[in-house]
Amino acid sequence: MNNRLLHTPEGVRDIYGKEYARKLAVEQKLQNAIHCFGYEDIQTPSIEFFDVFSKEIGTTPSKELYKFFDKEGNTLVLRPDFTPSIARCAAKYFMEEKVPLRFSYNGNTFTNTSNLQGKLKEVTQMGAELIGDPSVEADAEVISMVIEALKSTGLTRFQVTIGEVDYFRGLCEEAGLDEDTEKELRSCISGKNFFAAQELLEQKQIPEPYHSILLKLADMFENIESLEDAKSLVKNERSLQAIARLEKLKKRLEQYGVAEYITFDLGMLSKYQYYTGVVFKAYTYGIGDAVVKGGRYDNLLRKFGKDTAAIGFVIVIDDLLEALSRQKVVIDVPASGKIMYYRAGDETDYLVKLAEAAKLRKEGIPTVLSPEITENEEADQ
Ligand SMILES: N[C@@H](Cc1c[nH]c[nH+]1)C(=O)O
Repeated sequence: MNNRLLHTPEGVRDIYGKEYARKLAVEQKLQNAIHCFGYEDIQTPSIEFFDVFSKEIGTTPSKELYKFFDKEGNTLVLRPDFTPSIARCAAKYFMEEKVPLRFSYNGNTFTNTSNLQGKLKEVTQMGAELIGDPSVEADAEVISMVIEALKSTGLTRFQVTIGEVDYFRGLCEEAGLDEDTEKELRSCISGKNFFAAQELLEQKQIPEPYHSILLKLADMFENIESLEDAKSLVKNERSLQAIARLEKLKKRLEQYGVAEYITFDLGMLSKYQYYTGVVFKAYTYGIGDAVVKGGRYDNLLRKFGKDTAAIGFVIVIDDLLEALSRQKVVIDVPASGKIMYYRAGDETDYLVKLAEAAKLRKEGIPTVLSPEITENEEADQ
């Protein structure tokens, strides 16, 4: 038999039974937590025009997109990232809306990464976007929502690390880095690739103190975590304003009562270029990657014709489930239903059992109606 008939391609997988039940239960908890903040569900298609994820948007690189053509010759892609889709949708249907929009969503994203990375190519993400509110209070709302959502799943040991991309940008300007070097350095720092950053800074002959400060941003063990330290290292207005924003945010998060979950890392940058301010990631034990990623993207909606600020996040459900299972966090799943057996060929018995099954189902009790396996075996487990 053709092997491909039973197997899935690399990077995608089937989920069934208890594992799928756990996934649904966790999604439900997360969604309830997000709904508690008044976010409204929205669904966008899995397929979009290529332009929604083009280079100018600043999301997943083109070589990692699943691209194909429709019959009209349009180039389409499977969405790699929800944020541009939500931005497009908000611009299309809420162009004139002045009141902030709060959307939440759940679905799969697709990235055509190399097999060597061992990552899933199709992942389930649940996220939320707050569009039209540039304030620090909006940042605090979104970050505390992440914390409440994670707590609602039973996760206790996690940290949300917060950075500010303008700190890095201001520092690069102050150090006189050209745009290409800044981009290259950003990719070294976002991957915490210390040695590549070191090589680049040496090659470009970046003078002190910038050489050391920029290198420190790429250092996994010596991150710039204290806002005081971060402030003392720079002179430029852009970086100083970034720190001032984080100081205000810290205060707001304390007022939300979630300060214990927060740390800062000024070297935290994202590979996505649409971020303009506060960025954050949540980490927990049992999984190397961040289980939540998010940030402020105040210029993205303008590309779709609606000039408004926004901030949001996604929870990577598959990674969160992995972490929950490694941490042995118990997730209650609905009990399996009853089985109502009937004697095959016995019309009267069949009708009796059918009526009983219908009654139980009406009461909301999941019930399987099945022919008896052996003569004497009639159980209603
Ligand atoms: N879409 C981003 C997360 C995000 C949502 N909103 C803002 N940022 C990601 O996949 O990493």
